Amino acid sequence: MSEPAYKRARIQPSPSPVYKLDDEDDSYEPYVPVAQRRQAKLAKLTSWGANAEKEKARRLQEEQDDRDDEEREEERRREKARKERTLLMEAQEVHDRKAAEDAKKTAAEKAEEVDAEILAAIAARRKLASDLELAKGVQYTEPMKSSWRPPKFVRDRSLEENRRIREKYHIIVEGEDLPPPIDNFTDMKVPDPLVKFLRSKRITKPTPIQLQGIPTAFAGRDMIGIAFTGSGKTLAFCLPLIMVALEEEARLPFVRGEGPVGVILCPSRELATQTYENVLTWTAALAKEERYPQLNTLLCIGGISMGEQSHVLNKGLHIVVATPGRLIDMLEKKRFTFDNCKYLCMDEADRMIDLGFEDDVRNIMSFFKRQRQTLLFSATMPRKIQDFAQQSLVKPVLVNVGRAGAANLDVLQVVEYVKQEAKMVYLLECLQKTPPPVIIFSENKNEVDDIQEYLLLKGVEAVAIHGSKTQEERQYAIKSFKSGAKDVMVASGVASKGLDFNDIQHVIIFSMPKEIEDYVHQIGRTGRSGKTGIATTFVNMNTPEQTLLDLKYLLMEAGQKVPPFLQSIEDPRAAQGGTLKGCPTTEEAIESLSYSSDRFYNDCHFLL
Ligand SMILES: Nc1ncnc2c1ncn2[C@@H]1O[C@H](COP(=O)(O)OP(=O)(O)OP(=O)(O)O)[C@@H](O)[C@H]1O
Repeated sequence: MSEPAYKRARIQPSPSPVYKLDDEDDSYEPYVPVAQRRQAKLAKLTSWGANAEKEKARRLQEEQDDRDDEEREEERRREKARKERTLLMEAQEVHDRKAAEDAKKTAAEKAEEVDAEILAAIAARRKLASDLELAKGVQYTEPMKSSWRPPKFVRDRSLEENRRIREKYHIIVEGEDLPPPIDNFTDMKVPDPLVKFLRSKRITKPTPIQLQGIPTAFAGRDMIGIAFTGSGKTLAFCLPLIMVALEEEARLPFVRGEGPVGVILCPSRELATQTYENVLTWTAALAKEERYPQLNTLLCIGGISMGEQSHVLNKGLHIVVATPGRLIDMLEKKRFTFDNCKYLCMDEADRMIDLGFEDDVRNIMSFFKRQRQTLLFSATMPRKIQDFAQQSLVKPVLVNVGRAGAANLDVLQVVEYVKQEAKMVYLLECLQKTPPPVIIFSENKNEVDDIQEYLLLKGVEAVAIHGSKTQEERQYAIKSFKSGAKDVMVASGVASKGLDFNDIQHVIIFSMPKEIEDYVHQIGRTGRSGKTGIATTFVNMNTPEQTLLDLKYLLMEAGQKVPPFLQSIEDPRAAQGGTLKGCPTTEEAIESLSYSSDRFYNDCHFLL
């Protein structure tokens, strides 16, 4: 390529000319007389001297200030350390004093203190009403209206006759205008196809919580239902909702975007799934007969895609079974509304009202647009929570079968002292006690995994379930255990609360839960619907003494064998000659045992 004829070159700007005005000429110096110049020089010299002096003084002052600051800072540090030490000492003193006082306190006093703390925490919050209702000061004073009437022969019964029936089934009721107990599903006016279906599942006679609870709920009353584990509470709160839904559907069929009529809240996804499956089978049994409509039920829990259930949301919705978090999410996203919702049931309600769930529950309440019938069910319900819940309901009826928190008498409870390091090996031995299925409980997720791993290594078909497992893993574990494909389920207490597995033979509590209520729930996975079962619990020196004491009283109350190491644990209050509140003497306890005590003793002979 040839060199271009014209080579581009950056044009350098020529320097700007500097123009000077005549009066800016550097060389110009005005004339100053010598005397004046000398004077000016002198003045300059003295001012330099003064400035230097000033500068020196300033520097010294600054250095002094720095030193002062450092000293002050050091003093502050020392003071802070002194204060911390004092506070620490005071805290230690307070702690020591409290520990000394606590040591003097009896178990009952401590329990009362805990109750008082819970109550204070609850009182600081508010009733279980929606914020809107609280803001507007709305207070409902009358129970919900219901079109249900007991049959005439039941209406004609005297109060004394009703009392005798309740007494026969060891049902305690509290409240105004108590609905009557009815000991037959047909007399309760349960639709025939459902009665037939229940019969096919060998549910022929209502259990005590059902024979008082169902008429109470059918009558539109708010209620608190307390009955031991495995005593059929699920049917007691689902059936009334199914009836309300049937009635509403008959009045005006539901179309897309309408509903639900009622919601059942559960504290865990597994429990919600189980309740949902029950509702599905019961509503399907009804819909088999032409004169009954298809009721639509939605399971609303975390960890599942709502897309899978869009077919339900695309129709009118009657019943929602939910865990609180996902329910709030769906309501906030307006996937459905509570505009026409008139029935709210909380299963394991004591846990729901428990401090962790209370805000969620009130948040859910705020989506209701009108009065609702509220039902709280559980096997355990601390008295103070009961009182609080009662204040929040409208003329509630309390239906109580057996002492709240009492163990199911169809469970043979065995408590064994097993050293921590010997537990795994002894577990294998324990598994030989009965045929499967067996549930093993541990309070600790890592321990649940360890136990499962150990059992798998030993060739035992075991699945595991705990809160850190994914929803799929949890569902797989439950499904394969329920179907009988797996013999053993290792579970954390929280994940398996309220689950109803068929014919569990043996519950092994590998690590005793701190709260006795949790123990009651765990052993309650066996001995369900009138069958008997065994619960073996490992305790050792890691088990808190208070827990052991609670366990001792629970065993005494249930008329079970108290092992010598538990017998030797003294209740400080008993030592002072008092009786422990809430823990009756063996005679009192046996006297107040629920209806199945005789059957328990007969059935348990083979185990003893
Ligand atoms: N009237 C009845 N007669 C016989 N069996 C019944 C009756 N009602 C319910 N059942 C059965 O009893 C079992 C336990 O019922 P359910 O799960 O409702 O107990 P629960 O009281 O809710 O227990 P938990 O407190 O442990 O949740 C279920 O398998 C259920 O089918």
